[in-house]
Amino acid sequence: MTAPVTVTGPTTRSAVRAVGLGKRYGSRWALRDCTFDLPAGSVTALVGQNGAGKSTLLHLAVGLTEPTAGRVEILGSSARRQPRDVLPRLGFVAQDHALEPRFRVADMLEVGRRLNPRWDAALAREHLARLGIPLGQRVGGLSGGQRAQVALTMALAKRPEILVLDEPAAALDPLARRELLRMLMGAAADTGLTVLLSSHVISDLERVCDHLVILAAGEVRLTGPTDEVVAAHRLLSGPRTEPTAVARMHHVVSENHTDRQTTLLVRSTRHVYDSRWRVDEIGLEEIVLGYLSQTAPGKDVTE
Ligand SMILES: Nc1ncnc2c1ncn2[C@@H]1O[C@H](COP(=O)(O)OP(=O)(O)OP(=O)(O)O)[C@@H](O)[C@H]1O
Repeated sequence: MTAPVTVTGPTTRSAVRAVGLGKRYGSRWALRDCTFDLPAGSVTALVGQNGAGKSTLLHLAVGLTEPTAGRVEILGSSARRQPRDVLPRLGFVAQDHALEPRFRVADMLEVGRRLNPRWDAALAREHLARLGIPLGQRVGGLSGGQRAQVALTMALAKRPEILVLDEPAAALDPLARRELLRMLMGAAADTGLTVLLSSHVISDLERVCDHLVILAAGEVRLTGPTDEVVAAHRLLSGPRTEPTAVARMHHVVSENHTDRQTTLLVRSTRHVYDSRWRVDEIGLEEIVLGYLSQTAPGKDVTE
């Protein structure tokens, strides 16, 4: 097995820590040897293709499933072994939102109030009023995006210290998505809320997330603060060639070839002495796509 790349180590109090975490279904590993550390107050994007293991990782983190190997802690405790320490401080929104369709929105809020000692009823009502979601409406009669908003509102009204969201933006229109991401960013800045969210919409994440975990085929391929990830990568463009010479000096993450040109995503900021190569900085979205398109994962560990 290959080692994932950690662009930097943890610097502050840990909010989510996974060590050698793995989950096997039958003979197949959905997630394997997953190790990372996310600081409190960070907003982390968990990205990966369909089936990469994102939901599996989030379900392990919030204690919905038992790991086959390793461990994961939220705010220093296991959600599975010490639920009383973790669950009151944790908000989780699953991909399917898990709302009761026969209940009215107001009934859902009442359930939230009874289950959560720190429930913020005013926040929930204001948030839903701003979105134009009527409290008297049955959940089953709401659109997919509105149901997602109700589920998010309930998670926020718990006043959690950490919010774990599985594809929160998937059902939302572009405006609602932007509003949601702004709100999460604001909450992280104002209250120190830690957010861990999975998403396919990488372009949105660049503006919002300060940490990144890239999963591919059940393994962590890259993890670290987004600014350090961006600073550690370059795009090299040059004549059509096999990148053997460049690869000796620069870690090649992914390569693309046309008839005349070769383009390399490299994890390196070293000088390129061969003047035929042009060196450009590269944005987070292109870096993520480079890792996701890798046929074989990177081999070094950059501390
Ligand atoms: N309960 C289960 N039983 C068997 N296999 C499972 C189970 N849950 C997930 N898997 C398998 O584990 C792998 C990872 O699934 P997971 O749902 O974590 O991926 P994902 O990255 O969240 O995908 P998506 O983006 O499509 O939601 C997949 O191959 C999936 O088929």
